[in-house]
Formats: sequence, structure tokens, C-alpha cells
Amino acid sequence: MGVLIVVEGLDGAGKRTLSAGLVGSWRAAGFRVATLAFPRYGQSVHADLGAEALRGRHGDTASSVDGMALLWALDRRDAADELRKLLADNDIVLLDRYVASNVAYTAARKHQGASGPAAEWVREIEFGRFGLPVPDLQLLLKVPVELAARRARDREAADVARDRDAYERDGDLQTRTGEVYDELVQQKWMSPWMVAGPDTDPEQLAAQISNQLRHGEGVTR
Ligand SMILES: Nc1ncnc2c1ncn2[C@@H]1O[C@H](COP(=O)(O)OP(=O)(O)OP(=O)(O)O)[C@@H](O)[C@H]1O
Ligand SMILES: Cc1cn([C@H]2C[C@H](O)[C@@H](COP(=O)(O)O)O2)c(=O)[nH]c1=O
Repeated sequence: MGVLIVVEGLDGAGKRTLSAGLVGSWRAAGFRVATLAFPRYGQSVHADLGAEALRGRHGDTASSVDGMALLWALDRRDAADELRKLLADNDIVLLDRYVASNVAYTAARKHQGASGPAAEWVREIEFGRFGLPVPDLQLLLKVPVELAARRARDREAADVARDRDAYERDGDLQTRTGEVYDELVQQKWMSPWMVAGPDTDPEQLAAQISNQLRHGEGVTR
């Protein structure tokens, strides 16, 4: 049974870039690694509806905090069997965003914290009712809000396919989301957490995590 590792952080933090670096390093070291990114755009109707809603479509869907959270959660529910199979067939399964994203953004949109009712509702729906696998380790890529926003803007300028959605344009939401993530780390929400900075070397981090896992730290299963 493989270990489930999640990369979390603000929009534009660099999660996709770091995830690719970690996966490459682990594969080079001989680990069997699978990876998934949530939302699963192009594969999940729920993910696509969510992305479209954040770009002004589907009436008032985006204004419903709970409705948006359910779309992202249903995407993961549909991926649950695939995720369990990937865990059975690999040493490491790396996820770019997972349930903690839903907790952080949903609580932040409602001006709540990581112990508030929205966080508890997301936890109960996704891990309780949907039975999603619990991560062994969650990694917060902690990048100053201004730097993450600049990276998202630069990416949009370079690639029209990566236009910023409503959450990415909302600096106050990003600030509050970062605060909820900090609380999740402090609480060790659902698993041990590690925090990585904006200039983290993926190869070094991959080695650190695999050593830690080898010594049984950060593994809850
Ligand atoms: N360590 C880094 N140094 C400089 N630029 C970076 C770094 N990491 C990522 N970037 C750049 O920042 C932008 C955002 O990175 P990336 O797409 O990896 O972020 P993300 O956290 O996955 O974003 P989102 O959640 O919005 O999809 C990209 O243009 C990427 O090339
Ligand atoms: C998976 C997930 C995402 N979100 C938020 C985070 C982003 O602002 C948008 C879209 O995600 P992307 O990584 O920028 O493509 O949705 C969320 O609120 N809940 C989730 O579960």
C-alpha cells in the first residue's frame, strides 16, 4: 500500500511546479509514483462546472459557497476508486490539492477558521460520507500572498489557457485562505503536515520526505 501525500497552498503558489519536481525526483530514486491534480478539469463534469462558474457561467452558482464546495467534493468522490487503485499499485501517490483545499477556501469564503462549522462539514462529507482516503502527509507550500498573486498574473500573461478565476482575483480571499491553511498545519489536521517555502528545492524535499517515510514519521496508515 502506497503513501498518500498532498501538496496544498494558495493559487499561484507553485504547487504544480513543485509536484512535478517531487514526482521526477522520486521516480529517479526508483519509487513507483502516481499523481493526480484536483480539480480534475477535462475529466470530471463537476470540476468543469466549478471552473466555468468561477468564470461567470451557470447563474449564481459561484455565489453559493456550499454549492461550490460540493462540486469540488463530488469530483473527488468520483475519483475515489481510482485513488484507491493508485495507492494499491504504487509506493507514493502525490495529489496537487485535496480535501484541505476545500476546507481552506470554504472556511475563508465564510470568514470562518479551521475549527468552524464549514471545515467540519467538509471533513464529514468528504472523509465521512464519501469515505475518501486520509492523507499520510500534507505539505503546505507557503508563499506570501503577493508573490503567489504575481505568479498567477505572470502565468496568465504567458498562457491564455491559465486565465485567473474569481478566487484568484480576490486578494482578501487569498489572505484569509492562507490563514486557514496556517491553522490546519498547527492543528495537524487529518495528518502530519510539513511547510515548504517559495524557494524550496524539490529534489532536497523529495529526499527529506522519503527519508521521513522510511523512518515511519508522517505515516498514519
Ligand atoms: N519556485 C518558483 N520560482 C519561480 N516561479 C515559479 C516557481 N514555482 C512556480 N513558478 C511559476 O509560478 C506560476 C504558478 O505556478 P504553478 O502553476 O505551479 O502554481 P499552482 O500553485 O499550481 O497554481 P494554481 O493553484 O493556481 O493552479 C507558473 O507560471 C510557474 O512557472
Ligand atoms: C480542489 C479545490 C479547489 N478549490 C479552489 C481553489 C482554486 O481557487 C479554485 C480552482 O482550483 P485551481 O487549483 O486554481 O485550479 O478552487 C476549492 O475551493 N476547493 C477544492 O476542493
